[in-house]
Parts: sequence; structure tokens; C-alpha cells
Amino acid sequence: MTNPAIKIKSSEILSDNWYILKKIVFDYQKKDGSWETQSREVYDRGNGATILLYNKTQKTVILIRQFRMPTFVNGNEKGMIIEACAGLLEEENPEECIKRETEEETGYSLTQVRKVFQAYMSPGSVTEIIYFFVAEYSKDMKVSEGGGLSTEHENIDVLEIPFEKAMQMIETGEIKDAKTIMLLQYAKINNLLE
Ligand SMILES: Nc1nc2c(ncn2[C@@H]2O[C@H](COP(=O)(O)OP(=O)(O)O[C@H]3O[C@H](CO)[C@@H](O)[C@H](O)[C@@H]3O)[C@@H](O)[C@H]2O)c(=O)[nH]1
Ligand SMILES: [Mg+2]
Repeated sequence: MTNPAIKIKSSEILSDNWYILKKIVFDYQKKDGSWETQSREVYDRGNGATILLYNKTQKTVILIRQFRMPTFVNGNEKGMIIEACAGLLEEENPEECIKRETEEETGYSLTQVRKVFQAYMSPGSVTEIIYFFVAEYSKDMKVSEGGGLSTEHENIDVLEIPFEKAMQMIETGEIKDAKTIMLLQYAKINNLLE
């Protein structure tokens, strides 16, 4: 945080019920050199990691389906959404996080993953940066059912979908999660399945 054109004046916690919502008041120096005071709400729910599992021989990818309340209250009729496996970083680096989440959510145990890029997903309001990974998977890496942690009430369906079908599902709107679209398009552009 070094920018001489920004001076934070106050940072107030509006909610710390689950994650943290703050109101930050700051002075912002405009291009003409004058200063103005601005206020922004900032939601901090930590950072995350996500991964596209792909199989070159079968030309398939592993995605998951789960209920997401924020989509349910904003136009997603049943609230179910198809996503790439993902999780929030705990006390670990992004690579360890995504290996743990992959096993919990999909049942595949990975040894090798490859980081491809990182992105702020909603920079106007949410602090979160997501680290994006890809990895090849095969049947012999399947060590459990997956489905997520029952202690966290994660009722996750594991889906194995032909890659080209997944690409079509972006067009039809059946896939409408940003991180998932980004990973599928990455795979397409870089010919990962060929
Ligand atoms: N009780 C309660 N539980 C919550 C709340 N918010 C989240 N949780 C629970 O916290 C757990 C987090 O699970 P993870 O697998 O670690 O994270 P995620 O929700 O899948 O998040 C991933 O996907 C998000 C959506 O794309 C990403 O934003 C995030 O970075 C990450 O990649 C889930 O069981 C979720 O239901 C809440 O307000 N209350
Ligand atoms: Mg998750």
C-alpha cells in the first residue's frame, strides 16, 4: 500500500459477522493535483484458488455443481451453479490450498498443478484475489467420492463433462460463473486438451 495520492483517513468495521465489511474514508488526489474525500465499502472474505481438471485422452473436464445463495437472490432460478473446483485460502499457500480443495470437493488427489494467472474478481467492492490453476487428472487419481466437507454443509455434485460440451454451456448460459469461464477459455486458447 504505497501511493502518495491516497491518504486513508478512517477504516470502520460495518460487519464482522462472518467475513469483514469495512467502510474506508480516504483523500484522493486528482490528476489536476487537487484533493477530494471519497468513501468506499470494502468486503474482505480472504483470497481464493480455483482449478480446471482436464483429461486429454478423454477430452473431458471436471466441474462441480452446488447451491450458491447470492446467485439465488439474483436471478439464478434454483440457485444451483456449475463451477470449477475452488476454495478459500486458509493458513497455506495457493498451491497447497487448491490441492486440498480438489480432494475435498472432487475426490481427486493431485500431485502436480500449474498456476496460470491470478485475478481480482470484483475490484470495485471485494478485496479477493483468486489464483488460477490447471492440472491433468485420470481415473487412478480418484481416491474418494468428493462432494465437499459435510461439516461445512457443502453438498457438491462432481461432474465429468466433455470439454466441447462445457464450451457450449457457456454459450447457452448453463455455465455462468466467471472463474469457470476464464479457465475454460484459457484451456481453449492454449489447446490444453489437444
Ligand atoms: N455459515 C456460513 N458459512 C459460510 C458463509 N459464507 C461462506 N460460508 C461457507 O464457507 C465455506 C467456504 O468453502 P470453500 O470451498 O473454501 O470456498 P468457496 O465458497 O467454494 O469459495 C470459492 O469460490 C468462490 C466463488 O467463486 C470464490 O469467491 C472463492 O475465492 C473461492 O474460490 C463453504 O462451506 C461456505 O458455505 C456464511 O456467511 N455463513
Ligand atoms: Mg469451494
